Amino acid sequence: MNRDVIIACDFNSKEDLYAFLDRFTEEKPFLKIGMELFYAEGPEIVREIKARGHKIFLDLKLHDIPNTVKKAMAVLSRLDVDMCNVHAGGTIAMMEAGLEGLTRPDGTRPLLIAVTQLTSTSEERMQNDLLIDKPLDEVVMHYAANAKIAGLDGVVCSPLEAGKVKDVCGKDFLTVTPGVRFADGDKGDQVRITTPAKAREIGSDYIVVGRPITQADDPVAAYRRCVSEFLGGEK
Ligand SMILES: O=C(O)c1cc(=O)[nH]c(=O)n1[C@@H]1O[C@H](COP(=O)(O)O)[C@@H](O)[C@H]1O
Repeated sequence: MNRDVIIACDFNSKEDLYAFLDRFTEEKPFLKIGMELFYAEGPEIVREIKARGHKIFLDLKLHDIPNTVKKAMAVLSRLDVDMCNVHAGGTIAMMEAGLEGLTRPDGTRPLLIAVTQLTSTSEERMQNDLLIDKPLDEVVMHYAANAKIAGLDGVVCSPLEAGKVKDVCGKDFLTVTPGVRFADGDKGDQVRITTPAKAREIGSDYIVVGRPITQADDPVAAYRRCVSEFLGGEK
């Protein structure tokens, strides 16, 4: 298992993306391509970034009927990405269908993980808006257990929940955790957050960090700060 920092490349054009990436002359960070960039530039952007030698988490958070998710995943499996995701809220059957679609004829596939509850969701909003009348932690653990039953490799959750997910699903079940902020940073729309150092302590495998790096005056320095807090001497 390789712990790492994944940069969320939430840009709306490839010009902005490349202006950002060109600053990294020494490192080849693991990158997350999400809806904004994918919808703006299409699958070609994934091929281009892969050709530059980056690992890619393609974050499209599929959530639909099982057949549609399966077919969409089959198309995404043609892209050489390292990780993809679905919403666990789509049910075990949907996650199983996604996994089936993602698996290539030769048996290989990217990692598949499931979003539990978004890190921007508070317990209060989950209970009042979504009418899920349970403690948020319990919902995250239940969704993680469902993802494991469906055969997925792990979940997206808050770093605050990573240790408990490991207790429930086993230490090899991946925890990919956005909702990361420096101690002196701005929370933005995130709710269930902690620092890279604390994420390391709790046991996240991957932290996903966007604005604290992409909006920093010196993004490379911010990335290095994340890496050093999260990985210590590991990288
Ligand atoms: O699946 C995700 O990546 C994701 C799940 C989640 O629960 N919360 C969450 O913030 N994300 C993504 O992680 C990134 C976090 O970005 P920042 O808040 O800018 O650090 C964004 O690209 C989100 O789309």
